[in-house]
Amino acid sequence: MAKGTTAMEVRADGVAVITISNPPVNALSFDVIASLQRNYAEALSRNDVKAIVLTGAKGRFCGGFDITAFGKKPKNEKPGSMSIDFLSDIVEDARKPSVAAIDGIALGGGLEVAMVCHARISTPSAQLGLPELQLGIIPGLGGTQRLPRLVGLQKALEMMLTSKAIKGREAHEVGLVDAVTSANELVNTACSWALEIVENKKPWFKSLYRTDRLPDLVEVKDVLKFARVQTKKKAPNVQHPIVCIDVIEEGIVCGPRVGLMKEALSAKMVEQSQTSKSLRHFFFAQRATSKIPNITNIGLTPRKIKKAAIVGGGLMGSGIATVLILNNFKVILKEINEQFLSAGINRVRGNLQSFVRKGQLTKEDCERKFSLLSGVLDYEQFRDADLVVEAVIEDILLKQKIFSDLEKYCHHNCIFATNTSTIDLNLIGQKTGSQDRIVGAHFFSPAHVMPLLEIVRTHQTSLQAIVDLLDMAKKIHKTPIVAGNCTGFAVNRMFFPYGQAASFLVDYGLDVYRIDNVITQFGMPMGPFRLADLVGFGVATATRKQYFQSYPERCYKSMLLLQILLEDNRTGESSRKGFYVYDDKRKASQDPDLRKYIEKSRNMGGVTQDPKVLCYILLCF
Ligand SMILES: C[C@H](O)CC(=O)SCCNC(=O)CCNC(=O)[C@H](O)C(C)(C)COP(=O)(O)OP(=O)(O)OC[C@H]1O[C@@H](n2cnc3c(N)ncnc32)[C@H](O)[C@@H]1OP(=O)(O)O
Repeated sequence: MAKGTTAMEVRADGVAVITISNPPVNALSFDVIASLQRNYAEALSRNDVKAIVLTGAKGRFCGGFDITAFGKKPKNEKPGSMSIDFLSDIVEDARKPSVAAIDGIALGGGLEVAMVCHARISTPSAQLGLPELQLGIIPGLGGTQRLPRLVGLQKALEMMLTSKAIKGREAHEVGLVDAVTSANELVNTACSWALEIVENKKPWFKSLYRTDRLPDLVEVKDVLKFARVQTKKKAPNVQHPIVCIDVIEEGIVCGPRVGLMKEALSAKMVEQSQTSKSLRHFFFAQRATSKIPNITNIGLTPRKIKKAAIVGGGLMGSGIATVLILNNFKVILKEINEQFLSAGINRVRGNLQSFVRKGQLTKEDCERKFSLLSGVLDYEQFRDADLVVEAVIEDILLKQKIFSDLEKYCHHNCIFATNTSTIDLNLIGQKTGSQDRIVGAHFFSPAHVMPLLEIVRTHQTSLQAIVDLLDMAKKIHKTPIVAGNCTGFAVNRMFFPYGQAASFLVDYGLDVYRIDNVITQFGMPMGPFRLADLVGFGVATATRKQYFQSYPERCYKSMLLLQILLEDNRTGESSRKGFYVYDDKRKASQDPDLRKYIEKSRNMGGVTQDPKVLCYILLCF
């Protein structure tokens, strides 16, 4: 059966409207490409066709090349057959103009095809971008050559290297689209535009040959040099972003046709890399997490969450409040006194302001989102909340009391979620008659930044509550994973042995900072000790206690270092002293004093350093 197609309709005014149709995102499958080529051959040969408009079915232009088809291209396919022979030589060089009518998405190959057109009209909310790098590949249908020529080198680099899409209105401001209009007017506007090109009333641009937005060669070299340095700093172990920069450079220095050929050859090369295979696996794995047999396929419809309440305005609670209001949920934040409440609310404000500083939120939007938050000191306003997330300290008795109180105030369908990272959910709900609506919603710090959300289910949690939380996760742009109610759930279950291994290495003679350094060089954002500081030793010791109780035979017993540091009030970044010391701006520095704590921990643990073990470890490092 064909995987998608295109349909062509020739209108009375002489415009052939070609519509890409391959649900759900109108991806460019081999069948779609073949059909597109047939439609173009017909449109270009028919006398009654003056111009072509390319669009996508059901409000989505095109989500790019079909990611499931990578590695399945015919082995003897000539490099550049699609990007040069078809898109450049047939579509862009045609004697009939093409205009792209973009609604919804124009991503990857979708945007590349649109850039081949002689003009682009989009809706204000359409998302346009080249996100190929996040799949471990580079744009392969001319994107590396045309995007810099349309939006300038700096903006093109930013869009490709971050893989972030921009909205229609911004695309218009930067020159990627020629006009913005409503979805209802889109195709008609594009048809009129195309006819005006034919009548010479509008310019007939070929993006590939434009040079007016490119800087001079000296500046090009400087900009690309800076981009290479930044890229290597950010992701030292991946090659494809550098390959992408090289390809862009080739096109600017040697001309766009040479650039297209280098792009075709390089795209094929990086596509075969292990990085790309892994990142493509990751793309589908991320989507598979919200498809859970016997939960999401049994016809349950998620209930609407209009108002959420959070108990506890600490680091986690304020982060969770931030992510909810950022995604337009009404939120009430409860604390136990005015002082804690205003600290929590200020933290939320600070989080929002950091988005404003980074240019990800306007000041007006920041104020609008902030107005969705209200602070309270009692449960009165919880009566119409559809979801409560408890985010207080890891104290079983306190959590039990909170959930008993919630039962008295909240309506019967309200979901009771806990952000616990360690405590058995059955214990948390033990004092309630609401075990069916108790569920884990374990966010990761900082909750408004980290993409993961662990949804923890007990044997009693209703499937409806899980479906509701999965839906909320999608709405707040988190990747949900559903885990069972066991020690460490899923993430800490994997993470704890990693921390243990780090402690083991320190006991056997390795330097804390060297371990962190090796791990960051490997590509992790921070090492295990810097991370322990960030999370705080309170959480780390609570997790450790749980592990020792649940799996004594699997634990490395020594690990006294944390305890010794805690006894000296070194609790991590929050107290400005942990494995590192921190200045006012939370900048971490190594602390020579740490050595004495390590010595003490080794002595107390009775660790005898076996030279053979030490030698083996050092060789591994
Ligand atoms: C030659 C070129 O240079 C190379 C390329 O074009 S590579 C492809 C570049 N395009 C991309 O990276 C876009 C990837 N897709 C996305 O970012 C998002 O899916 C989207 C923004 C398009 C839509 O998001 P959203 O509405 O939340 O739906 P989402 O759940 O992600 O996707 C819907 C379905 O479409 C599939 N899908 C999305 N993009 C796809 C693509 N390009 N190819 C194949 N399948 C795709 C998803 O796997 C998912 O399938 P499922 O329902 O079976 O799980």
